[in-house]
Amino acid sequence: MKNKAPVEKNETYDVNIIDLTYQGMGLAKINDFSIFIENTLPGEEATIKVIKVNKNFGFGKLIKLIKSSKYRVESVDKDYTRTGIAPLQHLKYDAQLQFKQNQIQQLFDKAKMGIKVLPTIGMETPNHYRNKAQIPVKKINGQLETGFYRQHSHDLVPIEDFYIQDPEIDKAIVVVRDILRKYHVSPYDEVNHSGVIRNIMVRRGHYSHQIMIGLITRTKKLPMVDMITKEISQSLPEVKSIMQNINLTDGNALMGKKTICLYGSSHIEDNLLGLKFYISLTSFYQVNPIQTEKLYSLAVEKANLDGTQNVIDAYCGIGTISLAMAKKAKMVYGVEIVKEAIEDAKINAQKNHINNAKFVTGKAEDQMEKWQSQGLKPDVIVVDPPRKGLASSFIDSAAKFAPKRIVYVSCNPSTLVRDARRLADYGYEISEPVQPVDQFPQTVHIESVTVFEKK
Ligand SMILES: C[S@@+](CC[C@H](N)C(=O)[O-])C[C@H]1O[C@@H](n2cnc3c(N)ncnc32)[C@H](O)[C@@H]1O
Repeated sequence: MKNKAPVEKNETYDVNIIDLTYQGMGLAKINDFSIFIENTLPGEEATIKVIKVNKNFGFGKLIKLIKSSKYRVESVDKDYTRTGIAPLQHLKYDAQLQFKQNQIQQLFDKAKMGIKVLPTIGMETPNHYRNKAQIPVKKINGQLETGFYRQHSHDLVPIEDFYIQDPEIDKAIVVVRDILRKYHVSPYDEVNHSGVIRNIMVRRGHYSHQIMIGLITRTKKLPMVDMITKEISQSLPEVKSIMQNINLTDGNALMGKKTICLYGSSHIEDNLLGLKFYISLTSFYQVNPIQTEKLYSLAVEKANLDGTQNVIDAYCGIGTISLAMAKKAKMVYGVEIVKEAIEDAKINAQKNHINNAKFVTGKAEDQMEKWQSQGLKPDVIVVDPPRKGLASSFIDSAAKFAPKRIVYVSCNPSTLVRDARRLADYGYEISEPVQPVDQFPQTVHIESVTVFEKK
């Protein structure tokens, strides 16, 4: 017989919050039934209203705090951003760092792997850090608006200060928004698949201050394109590049396949760890430049290079980690799935006069087999995969190479732990404590560096 949930929609309860989930929601139990509530913290007592009931758990909405946590930030004036781009904004920064360390520790403990996780390396000023914005555009009250989508929805909340982005990026978005309004460019309507402009992307070099504007359109043509690009470049002197990406699809994919340069160069430049990087619109580039330098320095240190080793940098993007390692390696081999990123990586090697790095476009899991058949013998493999982690075929090939070390830069602790277990099957053990680095303050995202050695 189907068990009935002990709560019903629209009921109110006074509850104790006992935990904070990896998604940043407070957890309360009512007769052993889990209820997840946004904007609540462990140790708090709250009056909540049940808003959704599933078979095994439900969701509640905070009505009133009866007792507040000492870790709650009371004086945040932009509470609305918490519902979209800064979901941990109500938690003190020190507690955010602890939360991230605990998340990884708990996952390793659950897997009974006996691994220690170190305190998270944080930022001195944990806001206004993002060097890139991808801003949805929508018509609201007859007007083109820019803002953020409220969590788990496509409700656009208009906003000008995004709190976690470089303030110069925020200013650029407002300028571009006003120019698009002036020339009556219609915002994309996802229901009818009509309108022109879907998203505005802005990237700004942390050191170079060069700005790239990306206009993502549903249509091949952007009306009044010459007037628009002229006005953007005149209003924003830091703009070195205006790109149009055409996304004809009616799905949620952010970018389409075709990108056109409308103004200036098709790249901007920035620096990391004293190296120059060329960055194109569609290439991955870490969003928190201050923390990225700490992260990459750590990855280089953990690779333990003395100039005699061959290194594979899988999932290499525009070659940032590869080139940082090349200074201390015999040879670095990078592989990446995005063709434009590999083109950037090759230019980046030249720009930095680095001759001991080779880059190839492809799936990391496929390229590993090709390198094997070519007789490559890596001493160290560095991996920095997307959130889904390593393909199991990648792990099989990596183990066949039998490198001394694998340095794993992870943006998702769940897949890190899964992959650590698979690597353990091949005799790779985590040889030192896992080091989290906070790349994404005010959010629940967690980055870390882990070293595996062959026993
Ligand atoms: C987290 S990013 C890391 C990039 C780079 N290491 C950096 O820090 O800038 C992951 C990269 O993996 C690439 N990627 C995703 N799936 C891949 C695959 N199967 N094979 C190779 N690269 C892949 C993405 O395009 C992205 O550039």
